[in-house]
Amino acid sequence: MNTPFGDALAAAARPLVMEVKLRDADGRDLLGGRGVAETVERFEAAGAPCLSVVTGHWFGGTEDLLREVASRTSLPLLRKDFVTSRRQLERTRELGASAVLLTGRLLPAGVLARLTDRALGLGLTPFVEVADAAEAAMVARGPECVVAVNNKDIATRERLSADLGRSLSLLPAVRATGTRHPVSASGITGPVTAARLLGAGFAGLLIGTELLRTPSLTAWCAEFDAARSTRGAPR
Ligand SMILES: O=P(O)(O)OC[C@@H](O)[C@@H](O)c1c[nH]c2ccccc12
Repeated sequence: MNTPFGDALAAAARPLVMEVKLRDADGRDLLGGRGVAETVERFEAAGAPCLSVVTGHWFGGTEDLLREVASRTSLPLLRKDFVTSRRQLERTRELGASAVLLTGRLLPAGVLARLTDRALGLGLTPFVEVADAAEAAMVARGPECVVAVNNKDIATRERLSADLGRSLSLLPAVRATGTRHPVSASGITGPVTAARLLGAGFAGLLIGTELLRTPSLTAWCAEFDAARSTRGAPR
């Protein structure tokens, strides 16, 4: 099934889901004095095919943040939060998102399957995050989902360092879900590392902190493009 979020990612020259996140898990500001509007403009100028918006309160997010981003861009938006109910899915749609995070670590298999059905019924693309092979095996309707490996651990509120090796080792299990959009998410730093993950076979990356903090997003993207072409990485 085609979805605006998945299609935009698949068609992008730079398949990076750039994330609007106000604070890190320790409460430190991530926008660096830029407003939300400027952050969105900066991401659009860098060719982001779609954006992620963190509404989870751990990261300073709110529903209003999603509403504000939606009013400033027509790019497909992913809502990142700990969604566990149908009502939250309906709300996500009302707020203007095209995709919704469903977290494998939080949801029993039956609930994940029900929320996946419900999200698809509302026209939302499930962006299912998994952290091990058992969670990947729970993914329902994989061909209609984006399936992402979370390189960090939500059990520690994502405070510990990321394990990018987890992405590499779980890629076969993610592919086995049937998804057309295997993604690596969280803790990705450095344009060369990002290019390597795409070279290893990921169709997209979700990057927040690194792109919010880099002093020049233009320079970051130029290095990323150069690293991809040197590697002859498949697109
Ligand atoms: O800033 P990072 O390390 O690039 O990570 C982005 C994103 O994956 C992270 O914000 C995130 C991962 N899982 C979440 C669940 C809810 C809210 C946010 C998240």
